[in-house]
This record gives sequence, C-alpha cells and structure tokens, in this order.
Amino acid sequence: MQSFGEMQSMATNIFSAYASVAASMMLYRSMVNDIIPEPVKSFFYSTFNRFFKSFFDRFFGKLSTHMTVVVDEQNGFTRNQIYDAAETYLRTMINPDAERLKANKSSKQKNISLSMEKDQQVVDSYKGFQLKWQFILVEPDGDKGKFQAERRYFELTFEKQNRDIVLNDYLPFVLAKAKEIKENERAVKLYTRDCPFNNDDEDGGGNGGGYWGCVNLDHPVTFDKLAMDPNMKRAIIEDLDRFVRRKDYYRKVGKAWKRGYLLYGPPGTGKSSLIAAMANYLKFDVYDLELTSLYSNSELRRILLCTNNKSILVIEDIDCSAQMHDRERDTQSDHGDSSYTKLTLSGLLNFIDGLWSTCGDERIIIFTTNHKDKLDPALLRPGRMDMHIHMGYCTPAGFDVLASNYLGINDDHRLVPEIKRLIREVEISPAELAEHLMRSEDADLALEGVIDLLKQKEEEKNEMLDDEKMSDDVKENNESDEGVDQGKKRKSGKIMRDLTKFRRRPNRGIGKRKML
Ligand SMILES: Nc1ncnc2c1ncn2[C@@H]1O[C@H](COP(=O)(O)OP(=O)(O)OP(=O)(O)O)[C@@H](O)[C@H]1O
Ligand SMILES: [Mg+2]
Repeated sequence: MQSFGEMQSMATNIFSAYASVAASMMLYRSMVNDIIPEPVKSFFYSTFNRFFKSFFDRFFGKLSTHMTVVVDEQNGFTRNQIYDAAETYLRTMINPDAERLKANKSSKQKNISLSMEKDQQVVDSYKGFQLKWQFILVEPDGDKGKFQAERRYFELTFEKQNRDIVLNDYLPFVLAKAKEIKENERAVKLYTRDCPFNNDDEDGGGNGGGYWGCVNLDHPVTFDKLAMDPNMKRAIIEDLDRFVRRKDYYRKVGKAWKRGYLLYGPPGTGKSSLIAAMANYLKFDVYDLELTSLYSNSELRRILLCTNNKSILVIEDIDCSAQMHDRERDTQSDHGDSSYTKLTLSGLLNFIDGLWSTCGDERIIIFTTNHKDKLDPALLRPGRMDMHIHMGYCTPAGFDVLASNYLGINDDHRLVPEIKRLIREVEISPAELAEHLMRSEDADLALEGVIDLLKQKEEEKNEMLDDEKMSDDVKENNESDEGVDQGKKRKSGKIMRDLTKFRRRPNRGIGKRKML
C-alpha cells in the first residue's frame, strides 16, 4: 500500500510529465500547423485532449472524497426538470454579497427574480452536510460553434458518502421546493371571453385556442382585508385548505376533485371580493364566464373544456338564468332547427356534474347571486354546491376590519362606539361604508361622514316604521269603524300608496359594482 506522500510525488511526476508532453505538443503543433489540413488537425487535437482529460479525471477521481453530479439544461430534446428546479431554488440561495447577478422577470411572475451568473457558486447545507452548486456556461467554440447553442449546466459537488441522500432526498427536495417557489411567484390570471389580450404566451396553454383572453388579476384583496363574519371566514379558509390537500382522498372515494360555492347576498357585500381573495389565496386563475354571451350548450362545452386546472370558474348573477329559458325560446324561433342545442341551465349543470368534472383537477366553481330565493331549485339541491356562503350587511366586527384597512385605526378611536351602535341598528353594505371611509385622509372627518350617513339611514328606518305603524292603525280603524267617511278613506289610501313607494325605493347609494 502506498503512503499519501508517495502518491503525492507520483501525482507530481505525472503532472510534470503531462506538462512537458503538452509543451512538446505546442511546439509540434506550431510546426505542423501550416502543413496538415484543418479537418485532420481538429481530429488530432480533440482526441489528444480527450485522452489526457479522461486519464487525469479517472486518476484523481479515485483519490477524491467528493463527487460531482452534472445537471444539464437539456435532456435530449426536452428540458431537464432538475435543471429548471435547481435554477428556481438557487435563486433564493444566492449570496447577498455576490458581485454580479442576473435579474429576470416573465409575464407569469409578479416580481423580479435573480439568477446565477456564469461560474458563480452557491453553498447549500442539507441534513448537516454541505453541497456546492456551480453554474457553468460553455459558449460555442469560435467558427466551429456557429450552429451550436451554448451549453448550460449546474455542477453539484458533495462528499461521496452522502451520495444516496443527495440522489434520493436532496434532489426531490429541490424539485418540491422549486414548485412551491414558482407557485408563490406566479401571477394569478383573469380569463374572460371578451378580453382582447392573451398575457399567457409562455406556456402556450390556457386561452383555449382563442376562446379566452387573459390579463393578470392584480387584485390586492386578501382574506384579512375582507369584512365578514370571522367564523365564516375561517370556515372558508379551512374548506379551501382541505380541498387542495385531498387529491388522494377524492380519488379514493371516486369523486371528481372539484368544489362548488354559492355566494349570495345584497349588492356590495363582497361576493366578488371574496372570489378574488380565494384566487389570491390558492393562486388559482379565474375564468369569468358571462352566460348571457352564450347561445348554445355546445358553445358552453367548448369553452369550458378550454379551461386549465387549478382554476376558479365564476358565473356571476346566476339568478339571471331565468333569461336562459327566455333565450331558449328566442333561439328556437330564430333557428327553427330542433337539433340545435340551446343553452339551458340544466345543460350547464349537467355538463358541470358530468363531462367537465371528469377532466382536469383542482377545479372550483362559484356562482353568485343577489337573490337566492329566485334561484332555480336545481341549483340549490343538496350536493350541487358544496358550500352556501351568505355575504350580509356590515357588522360591528366587519367595521373594525374596514376601519383598520382604510384609515389604519382600531376600535379605541372615540367615534367607533357610536358607529358600531348605529351599524347594529341599520343595514349598510361594506361597499357603501368603504366609499365613505375613503372620502378623507383625516380619520375624524371620514368617521364623522360615516356617522352622518348612518344617522340618515336610522332616520329613514324610523320614518318607515312610523309609517307602517300608522297604516296598521288606519287599517284597524277602517275595519272597526263602519261609518268612516270618504275623506278618511282617501287619506288612508294615500298613506298606503306612499308607504309602497317608500318600500320600492332602491337601496340608495349602493350601485351594482362589478369587480371581476
Ligand atoms: N366584505 C367586504 N369587505 C371589504 N370590502 C368590501 C366588502 N364588500 C364590499 N367591499 C368593497 O366594496 C367593493 C365592491 O364589493 P364587491 O364587488 O365585492 O361586492 P359584490 O357583493 O360582489 O356586489 P354585487 O352583488 O353588486 O356584485 C369592493 O371592491 C370592496 O372595496
Ligand atoms: Mg359582484
């Protein structure tokens, strides 16, 4: 057995032999350079270099305690997933003191990301040992490489004894981590049928052959910004979490990996905002489907089949499905063709339950309505929509969220108790409150404006109650007093008319706001 010193001197001898051979070759090269034709020369040089390189690699490789895994960008004609994952993962590991960095941003990303420069190294540690990543970029070789692409790869170097852990644990860990980073970086998209843009050029999918246009859904709303019942909010978040982690469970019970929500409540109570919060939370794209723009079940099927996984299909104001039945008659008369499949609510529901549910994964469907009572019973039958969520008028707890969100104040502000008292008395939507809270940057002024608004609503409510009481009294008198004169009768009729007029008055100040 040779000692380390002997091995070292042997290596030195071999190295000096290589150096002298290389020097002679240089001399020889310059002598024969002019005589030997180019193709013969290049064959000779490459064979020579390859021979010595593999000899030295093999010799010193045996002595080294480290090993290197090469992760090439390309795997034949396809991309190497480990390379892509390493690139993403290493972005988060780049040394803050690095002198050179590369900055990138694609249309799919929300923020700028950094990547490694040529020959840059990153040291990572995993389960108590260290690994070194190095990014290598080999540019094409002069004229010879005119038609070659540059070669990019990572070298991952670590101690040989950790080989199994690196291959079986560390690399899968890098793959999983990169997936997580990509999900977080990804901009959520809003797809609509009438959008002329398609900001989805990178993966080429998603626009369904032109059926959908899309833009980034840059809606800043998150669950903590939503004024709604805290228990309901928690229940929704838990439901979403359970849904996304139960892939295997859905498979096991033989159910499509889909979830349906029905959001109902008056205008301006946050139904559309809740959808945006769900999309931001799950990083799911949103497909906003306007049913009134469709004329047949087959058209509906085509566009629904062109939606991606991990998405939310939104059908707002589903109570307008009544119009679908009317349209059914219209199209029948227009086409005069009984084989033409008109768009019907049952067509939509059957498709969602049937074919659409068998293709694709992680799909959410959300219907919204201002009038749950007007909905077709088919939509409300048990099992159709998994969760019915009521978005109601603002509560005192909801006001705390709005006040902190819009004015940065909490409930120890002197005007807040009065506002909360009034909110308990009257019906006001978060949208209407939000609009008043934004009217001044001065919290006192904004809150005083809110108090005025609430007092006005309280007054109207009291007036209405008085009118109601009066009309009940008049009715009672009319019934009991047979000899009531005509003048009194006219008066009672007027009160009744006024009251009906008042009741029919639209919810003032609350416009129909479409957010998505
Ligand atoms: N619950 C809420 N929490 C926070 N802000 C809200 C809430 N509800 C409404 N808002 C504010 O009011 C605006 C309009 O609300 P949104 O469009 O979500 O209401 P909606 O229930 O969808 O109304 P519609 O029935 O008219 O579609 C939102 O952009 C948001 O600023
Ligand atoms: Mg809405």
